[in-house]
Amino acid sequence: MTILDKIIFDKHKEVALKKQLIPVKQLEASVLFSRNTLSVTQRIKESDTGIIAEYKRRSPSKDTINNALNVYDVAQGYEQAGVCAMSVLTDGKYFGGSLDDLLLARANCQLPLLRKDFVIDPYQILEAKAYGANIILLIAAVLSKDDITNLSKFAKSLDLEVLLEVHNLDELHKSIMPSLDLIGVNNRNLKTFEVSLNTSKELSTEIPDDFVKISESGISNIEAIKELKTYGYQGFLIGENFMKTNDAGESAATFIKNLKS
Ligand SMILES: O=C(O)c1ccccc1NCC(=O)[C@H](O)[C@H](O)COP(=O)(O)O
Repeated sequence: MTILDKIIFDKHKEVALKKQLIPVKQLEASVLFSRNTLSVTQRIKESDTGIIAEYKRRSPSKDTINNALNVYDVAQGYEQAGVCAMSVLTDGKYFGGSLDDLLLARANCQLPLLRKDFVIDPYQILEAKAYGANIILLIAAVLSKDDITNLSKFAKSLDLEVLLEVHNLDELHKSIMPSLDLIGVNNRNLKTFEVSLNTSKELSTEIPDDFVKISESGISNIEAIKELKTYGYQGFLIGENFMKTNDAGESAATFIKNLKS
């Protein structure tokens, strides 16, 4: 069993339990459910840097990255730094995150927010909306084509954008459909944790131009971004590089300043 298999096994149990604890009607009645949406696609298209900065306490590949930074300071810091969007990991068991992190980020910044989790059920998309997200992640490695179709259409019906994540050509080919907004290539193999920016480079020509291209994971310097831009990438998801510092917002600000200069 890979770590990804374990995460998905646990996620099914978690979602079943949560459905019993918080009914759909309660999610739909939340104040944030009817708010206006913010578009990550638009922000990235208008931006010359395209940074999506992540709040990530720990991960299966790195264990603890940083438990000392609170999410509202980081949200404000990222916004001041000029990132396009913020990604908030909401998985508890493997990443130390929660939906409350999403809620606190929503309360403390005007950035579009990505609910970063392992979405396998429409219920999690309702949660994403109720807790302040503007965009959800679907991971092709753990979903069938029918799952991707149904979950992405459901997200769009709630005015949420969809970032589809792939790691190889098979995942990409089975997933391309009009109900997606952005396609992210994860440079980290989620089964082995091996990281290589070549994954983004190799898949770049296979992603149709209708989608905004995002390169995810393992990005730690501006040279990598400058190179990935030449492969057509407009967005860059960065977590650990900012979160491992004492001040993630300041780290993102310096990074963006250097990228612009
Ligand atoms: O980061 C992990 O170890 C991981 C393990 C299993 C599934 C997902 C995982 N990460 C999620 C991500 O995609 C990253 O948090 C995100 O792309 C940022 O990556 P990085 O900049 O390398 O922190």
